[in-house]
Amino acid sequence: MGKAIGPHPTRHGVRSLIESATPARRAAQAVDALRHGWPLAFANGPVLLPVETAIASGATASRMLISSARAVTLKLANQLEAAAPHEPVLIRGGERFDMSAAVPIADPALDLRNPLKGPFKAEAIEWEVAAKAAMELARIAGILPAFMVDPDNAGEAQPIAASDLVHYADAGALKIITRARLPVSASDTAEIVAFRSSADTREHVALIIGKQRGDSAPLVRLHSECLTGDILGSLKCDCGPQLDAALRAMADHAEADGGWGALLYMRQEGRGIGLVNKLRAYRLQDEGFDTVDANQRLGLPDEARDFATAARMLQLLGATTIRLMTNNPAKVEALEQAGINVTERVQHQLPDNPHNAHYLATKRDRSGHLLK
Ligand SMILES: Nc1nc2c(ncn2[C@@H]2O[C@H](COP(=O)(O)OP(=O)(O)OP(=O)(O)O)[C@@H](O)[C@H]2O)c(=O)[nH]1
Ligand SMILES: [Zn+2]
Repeated sequence: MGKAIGPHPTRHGVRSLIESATPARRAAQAVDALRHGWPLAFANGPVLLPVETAIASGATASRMLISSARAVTLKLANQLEAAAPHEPVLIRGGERFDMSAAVPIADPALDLRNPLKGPFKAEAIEWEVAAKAAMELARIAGILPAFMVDPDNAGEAQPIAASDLVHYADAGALKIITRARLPVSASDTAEIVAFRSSADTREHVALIIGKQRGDSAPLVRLHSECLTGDILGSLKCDCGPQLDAALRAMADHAEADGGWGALLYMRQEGRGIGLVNKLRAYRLQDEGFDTVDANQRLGLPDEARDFATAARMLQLLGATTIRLMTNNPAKVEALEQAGINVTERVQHQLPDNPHNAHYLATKRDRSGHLLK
């Protein structure tokens, strides 16, 4: 662990903290720090203050770290030889950035209101690994991927090493915590199973419908959380109808054929970018960007889900040979790569509506979904 010590070993006691915490603990504390608006102190890298959440309102910095998509919008494309494509970009302004200058640089939703203040200059990054880890941590924390670099007046920083991140995503740490009978409208004999991990504290659940049998492959639906669609009945996506139809299909299968089904409800909102960033993407969609471009314009991946965790849930349930309800071949591939045998892809297409027709067409044309 001593190897993880950064270039400033005496800085605010960073040495002792980085040596005393485990990598998984540092990763979890870093995600937490970003949500709270506290800076991160990267081993072999700078101190980075998350612009969106920063509580240090008096912080200033001569440089900022932003996504390459954001750099393109800021008209830095011609200077991007300083940075590799799709990699984070380090920018320097004419004057130091304070919060009022940094926020419109961070947030594409403000572009229509704020004429962008330049000129900015892109600089080469000497700590690429830390820069990429910072972008990934911002995605996990559900905040905008934009940071002040080595700011003044930023407050105490949380130590982190880029290599800590793999421990956060460790699907092997997931365990079944409890199970309970849960009568639902599709089936009054359903059972809910709750999962937790000591690394990533989001709680996933599975709903088992019908009687689990070792001799028949269950019908499985891997559903990613969509608060707007699942709970509020949003018409912008197909999540709510897909959720209901999956449970009904499993109940029919149990009743008619004595089969069984498992719905995995994964807490990875917005294909892994979080609720607030998904709503930011919706604003951009109202400006004319499609679902893929909107994510990318925010500097976030258009697909960031963790299918290894879904595979681990299936393994813990004893369901390693399955029939998967999906239109997305990438889900089948990801589960198979993680050791699940998918014997059949069961089409799961619901009727569209005027609000989600374009979204579904984009999934078909740009994301490889097999939709008719
Ligand atoms: N970022 C983003 N996420 C969205 C948008 N619309 C829906 N989602 C999220 O997409 C996820 C739903 O995807 P799923 O239906 O599980 O999966 P899929 O990849 O569409 O494939 P299927 O299995 O065929 O439905 C949920 O986490 C939603 O919150 C959007 O416009 N932007
Ligand atoms: Zn949805």
